[in-house]
Amino acid sequence: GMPVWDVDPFDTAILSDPEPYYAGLRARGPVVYIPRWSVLALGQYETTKAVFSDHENFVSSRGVGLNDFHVGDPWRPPSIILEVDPPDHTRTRRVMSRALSPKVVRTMAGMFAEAAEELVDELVARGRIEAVEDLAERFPITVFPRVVGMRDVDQRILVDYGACVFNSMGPDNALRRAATARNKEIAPWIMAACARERLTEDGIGAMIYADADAGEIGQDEAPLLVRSLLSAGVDTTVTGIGNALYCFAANPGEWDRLRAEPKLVRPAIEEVLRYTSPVHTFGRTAGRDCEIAGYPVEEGTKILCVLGAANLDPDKWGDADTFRIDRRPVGHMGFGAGIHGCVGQNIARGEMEAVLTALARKVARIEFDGDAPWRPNNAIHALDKLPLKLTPA
Ligand code: HEM
Ligand SMILES: O=C(O)c1ccc(C2CC2)cc1
Repeated sequence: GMPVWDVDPFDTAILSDPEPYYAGLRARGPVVYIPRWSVLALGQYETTKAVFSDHENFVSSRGVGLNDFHVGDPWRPPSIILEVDPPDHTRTRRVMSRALSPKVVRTMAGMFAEAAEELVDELVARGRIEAVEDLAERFPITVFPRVVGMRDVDQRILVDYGACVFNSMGPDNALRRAATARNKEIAPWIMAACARERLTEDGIGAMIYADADAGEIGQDEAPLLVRSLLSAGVDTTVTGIGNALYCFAANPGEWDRLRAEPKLVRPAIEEVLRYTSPVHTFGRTAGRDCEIAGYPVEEGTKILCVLGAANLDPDKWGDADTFRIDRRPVGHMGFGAGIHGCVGQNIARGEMEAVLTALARKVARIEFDGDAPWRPNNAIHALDKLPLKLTPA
């Protein structure tokens, strides 16, 4: 029968240091039953990618966390892009893809570069920084509200809301309960911030409302799509930037390599995403009786797609535990896969490229300057603190 593992993937010790759990999951087989939360867990690259991309058998409309929307009440009105299946998904995805297209994102490159240059100059002058707050959080909350076109921004709420969204993807543990409580305070501000009158005419928020005017989506759907931008567009890039700095502090030879060959910044970003999986675990629900790797799976079964484990699978990557910026990890699961694959990936790449390019020109060495603990979260793999010493070039 199917392997069974009496482990809690959302235990804070495992969330802070997941690699041994990832290895244990891959070693037990392509699909493992975890009684603690009555879920199936996938850690091997091939199976994880296959299931995460198979929206016919494994649906998102019953939630991408561990609560089944057909059972309990969702913690918030479900996302009309992330937590829906075709055909509902098709329209909202088309609107979001247009607002976040490479063409639109290219218009932001100048603003990203300028903001990165200014921030990096300030931090290099300071020399010793706490890079989560001073850089990883600060850069996205400087540029993303402008991208969306937000008139007035409560920056703390913007960063905290992401933690709520991602902890709510987990099982009913302490992290999710704390997030749900915090979300009750935050949600009113977030929903108000998505209203048309709160948005400038030149941001991507306004593009979404223009598509509603054009009848592409309903007028009531536009604020929910803007909410998706705020839910997915801040905490993820904060994590991507923080994780990049961590990778380079831990691999100084790769930092020297990037400074010598700045064109490697794009493959370097993909390797950071593969190596650290900012979004480490996401769920699906079997929409009908089906099978995974030859095992029968009943309709309604919750499935954990452990992207972090798939991105470190040696059967796929060979020397998976080595951080190598020239690897070019095509097919990594950092942005998901299939029809729900990250629609904001061009913005994510643009932000990370601007920060890493400015740093590579101005900083000769990035060194740890104290402990860098990971912050337990049910779906995000991010640092809690990252004290760094920056040596000017
Ligand atoms: C390093 C940064 C990021 C990472 C690691 C990331 C990761 C992901 C992943 C894994 C998914 C797939 C979820 C699923 O299939 O259930 C996804 C979807 C999504 N992402 Fe990103 N993301 C990032 C940045 C962004 C940004 C900046 C935005 C908005 C500007 C964004 C908006 C979205 C949206 C709206 C979806 C849902 C797409 C759909 O369901 O069709 N993400 N992202
Ligand atoms: O539509 C949303 O609210 C949404 C929330 C979180 C994500 C994660 C995967 C990046 C994506 C979309």
